[in-house]
Amino acid sequence: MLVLAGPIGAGKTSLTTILAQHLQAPAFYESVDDNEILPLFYENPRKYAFLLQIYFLNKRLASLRAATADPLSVMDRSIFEDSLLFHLNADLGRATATEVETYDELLANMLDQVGENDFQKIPDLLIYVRVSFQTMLEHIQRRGRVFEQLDNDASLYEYYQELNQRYASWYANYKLSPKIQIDGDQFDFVNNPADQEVVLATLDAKIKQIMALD
Ligand SMILES: Nc1ncnc2c1ncn2[C@@H]1O[C@H](COP(=O)(O)OP(=O)(O)OP(=O)(O)O)[C@@H](O)[C@H]1O
Ligand SMILES: Nc1nc(=O)c2ncn([C@H]3C[C@H](O)[C@@H](CO)O3)c2[nH]1
Repeated sequence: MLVLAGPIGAGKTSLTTILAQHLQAPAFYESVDDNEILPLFYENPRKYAFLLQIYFLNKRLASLRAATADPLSVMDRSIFEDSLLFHLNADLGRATATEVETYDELLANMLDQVGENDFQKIPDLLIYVRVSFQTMLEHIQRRGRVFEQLDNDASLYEYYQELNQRYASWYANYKLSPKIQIDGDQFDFVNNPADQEVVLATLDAKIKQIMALD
């Protein structure tokens, strides 16, 4: 299982599609457009942070189960980042200590109880799409999801900034599986075919390398 990681707007969904097509492998996406809680969360984070998190956890477990069937499955975001996002929200006062404890214990319990045959908990490769804060903002604006726009809510500026910083240290400390960083500032793998080719060649080489280690 190949898992794409990175902050909001980094390019995970785009690269998931490109890589899955390239590998002729199944892609698994986050529930965004059909997610009724997400707009409510952006409108009132204190009220909906915990519910949103439980929603994502539930969807994530279902995706992981489905993705386990194919070793080359490509997943848009990891279960570890859900937790990173929730802890950021908790630190901003959008979840109570009891909600944090409940979420952390539920996640740990669920992962503990999973047998090897149920689903794969740890990716074979984590692909981190790094973007500068400026690029992150440009991507979010270009994509244009209404509830994510700074024009509607200026406090999102600091939320995105803090998230981008936390991601950098999270990735630096990530040791659960092989990992690779793709620079989303340097490579426009969405619009520039030459950049896309470089990124896919880099990923092909890394995938080959980890498969040889098996
Ligand atoms: N490397 C890139 N260069 C230029 N534009 C990009 C790049 N990657 C993504 N984009 C554009 O940025 C926007 C956000 O990309 P995408 O939806 O793939 O991000 P994401 O990481 O999946 O975000 P989220 O965490 O919110 O799901 C899209 O409009 C996409 O076309
Ligand atoms: N609070 C919170 N916790 C999560 O686990 C989580 N996962 C995704 N998201 C938000 C970010 C994008 O707006 C949008 C698409 O990634 O959904 C989350 N928000």
